[in-house]
Amino acid sequence: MPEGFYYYPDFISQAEEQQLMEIIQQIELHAMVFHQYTAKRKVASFGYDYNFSTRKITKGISIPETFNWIIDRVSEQLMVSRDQIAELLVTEYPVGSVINWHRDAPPFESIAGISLGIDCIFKLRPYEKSLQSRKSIISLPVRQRSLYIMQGPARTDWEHSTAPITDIRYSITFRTLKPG
Ligand SMILES: O=C(O)CCC(=O)C(=O)O
Ligand SMILES: [Fe+2]
Repeated sequence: MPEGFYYYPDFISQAEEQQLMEIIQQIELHAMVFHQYTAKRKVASFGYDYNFSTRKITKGISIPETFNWIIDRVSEQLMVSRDQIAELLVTEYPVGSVINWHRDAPPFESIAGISLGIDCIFKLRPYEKSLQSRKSIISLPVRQRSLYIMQGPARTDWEHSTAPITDIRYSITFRTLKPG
């Protein structure tokens, strides 16, 4: 496992997973649009939002208070105060969809992700092209109700992606901001 990657199976209970799914049902998700292309996944971003065109973050819609309890739990695990969770991103992955290889946007520091609905294969590989090979890919199952954290090298020296899924999956991504 890359340094700075942490994984916690059963981070939330089944009842809490259900509760989060119900909160998500109340939220309006929209297609993720990049420069020229629309991804299959749908998202809703709260708090600070990264704009891929301007490469800057802006303060968007406040994080709904219904997420307070889970923010408390995640911030405790990250050992930060709850108001350091600058962004909460809800993502819906339809059957067969993925997130392609990427590193999260530069203004963010720590990344934490909760998986809902179905297990998925999370993949990591070195960011540096010369270090990439078939053998350098690490594939790990991230179970529904689990939490993963990416900090330090796992965040900066590695990129990540997810494998196609056989049923709808939701993830909630929590991000802190780099100082300054
Ligand atoms: O679905 C996931 O857990 C991965 C999400 C992700 O990598 C991202 O939104 O940057
Ligand atoms: Fe990511």
